[in-house]
Amino acid sequence: MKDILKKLPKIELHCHLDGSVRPETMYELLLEEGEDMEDISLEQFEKMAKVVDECNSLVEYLERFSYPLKVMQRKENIERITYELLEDLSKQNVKYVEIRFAPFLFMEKGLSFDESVESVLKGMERAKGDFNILSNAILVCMRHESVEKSIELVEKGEKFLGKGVVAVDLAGAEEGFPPENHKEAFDLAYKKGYNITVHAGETGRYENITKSIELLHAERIGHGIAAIKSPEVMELIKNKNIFLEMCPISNLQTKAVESLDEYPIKEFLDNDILVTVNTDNTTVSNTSLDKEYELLIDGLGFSIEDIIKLIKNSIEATFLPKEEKAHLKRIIENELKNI
Ligand SMILES: O=c1[nH]cnc2c1ncn2[C@@H]1O[C@H](CO)[C@@H](O)[C@H]1O
Ligand SMILES: [Zn+2]
Repeated sequence: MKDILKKLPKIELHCHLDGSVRPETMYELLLEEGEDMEDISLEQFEKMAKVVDECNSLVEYLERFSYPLKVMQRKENIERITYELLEDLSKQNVKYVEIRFAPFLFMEKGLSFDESVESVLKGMERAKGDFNILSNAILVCMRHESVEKSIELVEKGEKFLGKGVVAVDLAGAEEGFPPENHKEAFDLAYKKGYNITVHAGETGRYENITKSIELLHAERIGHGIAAIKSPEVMELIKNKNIFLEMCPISNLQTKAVESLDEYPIKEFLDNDILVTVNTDNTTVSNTSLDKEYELLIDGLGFSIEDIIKLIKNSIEATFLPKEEKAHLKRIIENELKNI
């Protein structure tokens, strides 16, 4: 079974760049930055950078991002981190990935908005040549920031639209920061032709899913697990053909669900909801698409056919233009024939 999983052609749609930095690269770059790491071995550091044991909430989970962000303030580091992530994904036969990041988080030591976006795009371009992996970027607005900041992101990001950037997202701690706070920015993004995905219903609030669809124009929802609590929200997701970007291991770590038995993925699929499965953060969550699929197979009784169905949903859910989506579909279907 593991061998088949390895061989499957895959698509990753929900992957944060800052949560997916190789630990050894982070360690090396932290030393370069003059961070006091003297008493910390690489092995110990890995445990600090990943969620390995105790994590009680999304807020605790998000604390892990302070390490990568320390080293993502230089152009060359951002490009390298992007390139390395794509190298790692290509080894798992990921054919296409949408990588998300919040440009403002890379601008604490003087980088401009353009420099931070361009560094990611450069890493993506180089990886495409070297590893034959396709990718696009999603720009992330942070919920705790002001709507003005989100508007600035939408305006400044516009020149990259269709040139490596395909969409905007809203992420960060959900509690206390409702989606409507950012409505003006997402109205603008919609008008400018961005695709839109929003983290919602990750920590219990199903009304945030409705608001993200109706007020923020979301076509995809990050996580969305709280939908299970409301038949109306399930109906809305289904009727509007909204794709869910589910991330099982992350959801267990943030205690979005108490145990795998409570994970509503089967119910969603049985209700014809368009589910995709993703990693969220390969390093912070210490995961990979193979591990996510394995969990569904071992823990929830999924078959390889079920996994292939998820991958096919991911093809449809990509924010690729029509022709490129058709091209990706051909690549995936060709490989599936030989499995
Ligand atoms: O699962 C998640 N839910 C909400 N926010 C997240 C999650 N994973 C990462 N980030 C947030 O998104 C920022 C940009 O990539 C990260 O810095 C982190 O704060
Ligand atoms: Zn996320």
